[in-house]
Amino acid sequence: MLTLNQLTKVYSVGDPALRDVTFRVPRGQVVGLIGPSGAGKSTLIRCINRLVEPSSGAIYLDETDLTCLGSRELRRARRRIGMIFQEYALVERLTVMENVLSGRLGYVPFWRSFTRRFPGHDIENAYRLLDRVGLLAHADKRADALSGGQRQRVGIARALAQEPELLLVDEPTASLDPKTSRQIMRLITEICAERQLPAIVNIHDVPLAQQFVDRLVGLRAGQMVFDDTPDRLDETMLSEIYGAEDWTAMDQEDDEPESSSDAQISLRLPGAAT
Ligand SMILES: Nc1ncnc2c1ncn2[C@@H]1O[C@H](COP(=O)(O)OP(=O)(O)OP(=O)(O)O)[C@@H](O)[C@H]1O
Repeated sequence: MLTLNQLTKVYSVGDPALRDVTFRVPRGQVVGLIGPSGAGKSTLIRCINRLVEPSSGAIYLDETDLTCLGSRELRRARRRIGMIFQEYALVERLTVMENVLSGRLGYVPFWRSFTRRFPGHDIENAYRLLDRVGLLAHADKRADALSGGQRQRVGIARALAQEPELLLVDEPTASLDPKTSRQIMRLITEICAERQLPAIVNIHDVPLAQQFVDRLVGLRAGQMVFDDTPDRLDETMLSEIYGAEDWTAMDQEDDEPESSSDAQISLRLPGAAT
C-alpha cells in the first residue's frame, strides 16, 4: 500500500508544485493521474522515488516513510519501486533479455553486474516475464530492432524483474499509436491485478485512462481536485480540472483530423473505441 500524506513540493521559484496531496493506493489498484500541463503530475511521481525532494509531508510504502531515508536505505527502497517510462529507457544495443535482466542490477553484487552474469533463477524469471508480455520469441533481439509497443513491453518486463511492490508509470503510451496504447494499458492493468501491485500512471489521454484504470486522481495547480472512479468524471469535473477555457479548446481540437500531432492527447469523454 502506498500512502501520500499532505505531500507538498515548493521549488525554489514559483508557486507550490504540490500542495497537501493526500491519498492512498491499496494493493492491486491502478490510479490514473490526470491534469493539465504544469499541474504537478511528474513532480508527484518524482517525489515518490525521491528524484525530487518533497518539501513536507510523508510518503509511506507499507511501513516505510520514503521521505526519511538516507542514501543507502533509499537505494534499497528504490528497488521496491518499478518505473515504466514514456521513452522506454532501454539500452538500445543490448538484447531484450539483457534489458529485462538489468531490472535485477540493484540485487546482484557489483562484480556480477559489471560482467552481467546473473543467477540462473533471475534468468528463468526473465524468460517467464518475457512470455507474460508476449516477447519470448524476441528475447535475443537487440532492443533497437523492436517497435515502440514491443519496447514498452520490455520496459514493463524490466520493471517487473525488480519484483517491485509499487509501479510508477510515466506517460507509458505517449509515444504509441492508439491501438498499441490500449494494448499497453491493458497489459499494465492486468499485471497489477495479477500481482496485486499498486500503481500510479501519469497519463494525458483521459479516455484511455477512463477505459482502463480503477481510479482517477485529478491535479490542478498542485492540488487534488478529483479523486473518484472513472465513471464519475463528467464534463463539469473535466472543466474543473483542466479549466473551462482549456477544456473547451481541447474538446474542439478533438474534432480536428487524426493527422494532428496532438491527436493522442486530445480529450474525449467515455466511449472511446476498443
Ligand atoms: N525543477 C524545477 N524547478 C522549478 N520548477 C519546476 C521544476 N520542475 C517543475 N517545476 C514547476 O512545477 C510545476 C509542476 O510541474 P510538473 O512538471 O510536475 O507538471 P506536470 O503536471 O507533470 O506537467 P506536464 O504534463 O507538462 O509534464 C510547474 O509549474 C513547473 O513549472
